Amino acid sequence: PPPAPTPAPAPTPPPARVGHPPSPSPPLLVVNKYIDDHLRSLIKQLRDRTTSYKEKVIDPYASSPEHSPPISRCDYSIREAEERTQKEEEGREKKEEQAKKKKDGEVEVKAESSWSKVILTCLFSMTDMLFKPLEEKLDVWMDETIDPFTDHRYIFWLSLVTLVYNYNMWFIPVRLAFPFHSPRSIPFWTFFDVLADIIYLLDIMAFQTRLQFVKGGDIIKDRSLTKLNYRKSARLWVDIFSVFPFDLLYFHFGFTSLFRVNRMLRVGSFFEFSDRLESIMSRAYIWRVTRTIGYLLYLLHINACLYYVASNYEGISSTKWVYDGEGSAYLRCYYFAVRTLINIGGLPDPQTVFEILFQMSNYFIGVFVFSSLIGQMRDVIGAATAGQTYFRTSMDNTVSYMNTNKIPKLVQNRVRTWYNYTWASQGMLDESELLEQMPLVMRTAIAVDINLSTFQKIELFKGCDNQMLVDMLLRLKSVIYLPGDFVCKKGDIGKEMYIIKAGAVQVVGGPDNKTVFVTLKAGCVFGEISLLQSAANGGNRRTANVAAYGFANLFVLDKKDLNDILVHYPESQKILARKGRKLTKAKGPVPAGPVEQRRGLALFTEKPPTPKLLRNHEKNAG
Ligand SMILES: Nc1nc2c(ncn2[C@@H]2O[C@@H]3COP(=O)(O)O[C@H]3[C@H]2O)c(=O)[nH]1
Repeated sequence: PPPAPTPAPAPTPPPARVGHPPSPSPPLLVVNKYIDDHLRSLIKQLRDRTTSYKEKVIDPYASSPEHSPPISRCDYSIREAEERTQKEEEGREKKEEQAKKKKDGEVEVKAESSWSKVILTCLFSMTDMLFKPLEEKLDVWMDETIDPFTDHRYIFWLSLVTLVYNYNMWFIPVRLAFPFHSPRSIPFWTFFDVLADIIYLLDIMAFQTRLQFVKGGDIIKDRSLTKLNYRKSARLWVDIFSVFPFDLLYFHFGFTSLFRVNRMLRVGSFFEFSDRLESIMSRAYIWRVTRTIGYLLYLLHINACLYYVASNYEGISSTKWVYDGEGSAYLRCYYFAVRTLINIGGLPDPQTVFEILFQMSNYFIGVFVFSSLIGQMRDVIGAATAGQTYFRTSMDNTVSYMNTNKIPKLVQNRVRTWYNYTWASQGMLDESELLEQMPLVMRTAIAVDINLSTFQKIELFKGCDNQMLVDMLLRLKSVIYLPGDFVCKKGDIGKEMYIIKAGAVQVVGGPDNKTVFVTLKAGCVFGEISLLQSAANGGNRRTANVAAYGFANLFVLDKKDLNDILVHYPESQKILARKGRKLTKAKGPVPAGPVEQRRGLALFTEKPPTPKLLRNHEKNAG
């Protein structure tokens, strides 16, 4: 490039004064486009390098900046072409993103062109305008958006909507079939109908538009988006149709519940309520059984209505088969439905072809529907008692195995006792089986919630890293020992340590192990001495016998697991090693004779230190 003249220094803009708008910057002075571009790219490179070094200071493992080879002229044009393509690509991506946003409803609906959408937009803006005052009032006492899965207020509201749905489901057919509309009853029906419609409407306007939803893993909590999501969903149309006031036709055709049949379409709310209730109930099967019984009663209800309509069609009391007009019409018809649909029989035989056809279809429907409902009921009850069935099967199999192998009765009885106690105390045989299915974060949350506070109180772990305790919690196994069972025996190799979850154990010794040295209760640790000592000088041997006193529920921590954990916590490892040494010194092997009985963790306290003066004196004398 030709030698460029030295550029005159660009005039510096006067500093912007406080309270005054900054003056416009002077136009850029370009002396040589090539040099200018080159300088810019240099500045960019330097900036990138600074950012990368900054990152490296924060995170020492960040990758080092790569050094690019010197750029030749040819490379430069290649680089230019590459940059252009990259820019084009970025532009295309931006456009695609915008299109996606539009599609997702993040861009105003007015941008969409089709006629139906324009009409919809107008409709929605009109409703927005109409109901704005109401919405503003609702905003005062309602959250901006609702989490449909955990918000108990929403579940309570759903129960109200379900009640209304059931009112419609049960009363619309019965009012249609039986002569339940009289001048006296009509005002009551009207009152309840209007009340039901108000609840449906409130649900559409105040609740459905506020429901949070998940999109691409994100929980969308923005009110305008939750509203838009509901407006775009198929549910909106069902909901709107279900409150459409066909009732206005009463004025022309008279008062009949036929014009309210559309209210029965809101079955979605019922199933949503059912799902939410199941997820918050501790015994969900109770609801499932109730729901199945409800289906059964409803089918009988519909059949009773149909029987009355058939009797009315043929003429009340016109034959032996039809309803005879005596007593409560609904009760008599329901009784007929129960006897025919459940195939009990014993009713007058149908006479006419119509009656025979009606009765035959009743029997057929009865067989299919009832067998499937009974099957459903069996499944629900089977699922609720699956744990118990598993326990029974396991115990039966074990007993038959022991019988085949001629195991002594005493042992057999102990095994049975273990099964029964384990089932009674924890409602399952192996808790860990259940927890294993969950992701680690959930298991940690449960373990921390159940046991962390107990662990933090244990003297041995005081001063240890909290995260180490959490790691330990995740590796614990729960074991139950029967009364008198030896948990560990003196001289055995110690491969596990124990934390008492419930019950008690005793450190025993003397002739026949009858002397009790100490009783350890829930929250105490034992078996840690041999675990924390090295095998070099035989320190890994149990220093005492420990037996279960009553039923003892213990947490077991494996030596291997403990060592795996301690690798990551050197400080805690040092603390535990120090405590282990102290404990060995303090306890050592249990003496043969009885000693004064000390309780719980009192054993773990150190003896008072030798006064400093005496220690110095001993040192000097030595
Ligand atoms: N030796 C001894 N062990 C005790 C005493 N009290 C409780 N223990 C526990 O009994 C356990 C037996 O196995 P370990 O030696 O591994 O660890 C021992 C201690 O945790 C005691 O007074 N002396």
